[in-house]
Amino acid sequence: MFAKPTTNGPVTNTKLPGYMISRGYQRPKAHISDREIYFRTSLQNTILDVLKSRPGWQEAPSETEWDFFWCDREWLHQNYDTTFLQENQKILHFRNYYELTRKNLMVKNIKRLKRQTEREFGKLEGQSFDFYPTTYELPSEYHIFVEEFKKNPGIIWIMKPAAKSQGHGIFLFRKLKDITNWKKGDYQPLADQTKEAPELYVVQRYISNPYLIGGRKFDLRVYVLVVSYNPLKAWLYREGFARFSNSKFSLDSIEDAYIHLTNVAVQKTAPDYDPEKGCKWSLQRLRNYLIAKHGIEVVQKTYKDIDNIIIRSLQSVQKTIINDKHCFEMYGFDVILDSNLKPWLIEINASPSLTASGKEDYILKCGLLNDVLNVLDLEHKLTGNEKRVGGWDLMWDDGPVLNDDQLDSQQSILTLPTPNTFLGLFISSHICWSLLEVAK
Ligand SMILES: Nc1ncnc2c1ncn2[C@@H]1O[C@H](COP(=O)(O)OP(=O)(O)OP(=O)(O)O)[C@@H](O)[C@H]1O
Repeated sequence: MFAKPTTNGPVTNTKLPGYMISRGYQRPKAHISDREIYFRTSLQNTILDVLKSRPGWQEAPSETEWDFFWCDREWLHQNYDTTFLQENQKILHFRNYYELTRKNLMVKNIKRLKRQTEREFGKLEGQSFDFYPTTYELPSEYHIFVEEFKKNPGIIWIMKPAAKSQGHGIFLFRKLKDITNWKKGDYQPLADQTKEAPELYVVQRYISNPYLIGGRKFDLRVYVLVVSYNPLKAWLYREGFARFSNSKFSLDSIEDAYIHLTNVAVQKTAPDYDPEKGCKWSLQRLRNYLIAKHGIEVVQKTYKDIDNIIIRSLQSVQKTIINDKHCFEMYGFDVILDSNLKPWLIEINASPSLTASGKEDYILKCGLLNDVLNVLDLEHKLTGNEKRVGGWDLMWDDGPVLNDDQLDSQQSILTLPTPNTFLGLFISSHICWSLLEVAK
């Protein structure tokens, strides 16, 4: 077990600016595996429970003396650039994590990689990026949006603030005049003439034919762990959940958030929300339901497409994200299935909610977080060659990852694949394997 550290006396003067504190901190001489691991977190939910109950881990004795920090984004913005991280320190978030998680930047990055792929590999290859609904940034792309709007009369659009969450500021509309108020608010100079930048929004084609279960719309929350962007190394979690809306789907009342927005933060405020029943299904339950209804091949294709969404999205920021060996990211991908079972990427969250909405949710999140810590391996228990750690499957390690069973059966077609066939092969075998696991 871990012995108590022999400290050289960390600097604890919290009045000093962050960078001075960090530079003043002397790492205890004892090797990390010879002593307890010091954690820090600003969150009070499941992550704190998991960290507190992890054998050999204890709360950091000071703000600067930590090995593992589940930090919030505000801390990152204020301190990262002036903090010198020690060899063994691990911290949540890459410096410019928002490249993938701000709605406008996510779309910009994906569009850019699509264009580049089309140039290098042709239009057909570019189609593998057609997984997000048509999106424009406002106000900058307002005029292009208006052209697109006029070409598609009668369709429904959804307006979303680029950097907000939990459904704040979101609304649906059919007519341009419905966004006049928003436009006015953002374009007209304030009375006192201060030049505050208008709030950025994205306007997105609304998926008006969602796949329904029991008449209700849902979206999927899929967890992905990135431990390096260069080379790209990503893990996919086997469990996650589907979040249902509380009210039956209808396009008659597009102003009703309880019908159209599936975020738990919105749904739990519904007057008839039942906290006991909640509004979630596990991904496993959903997979079983879909397989029973549509057969394994159809569902396999859907899951193959979800894998494609994840890999393409990560690749779209691979050269943009500032890679740092101290950083990791646990993303929550939000995906909606349409009535043809085609998955659409709605959003990627860098801080997916870790607050449990019930007992099952608590178990899922504690398992998920413990498995994150197992992958990060501050205790040095892994060999580094693992393809599965707890519920995490290694899905990309500077290229697609196949497990040993898949390699045996696929070896012959693995000879010099093109980027597309290689990705396709990886995705189908990965999904087949996940489905077989479910069927067990
Ligand atoms: N293009 C779309 N088509 C259909 N439904 C959508 C679309 N975009 C968003 N939604 C619905 O609105 C909800 C909220 O959207 P989104 O996740 O983009 O916003 P958010 O406020 O950032 O949410 P979160 O709290 O999950 O970060 C989604 O869960 C989904 O149900």
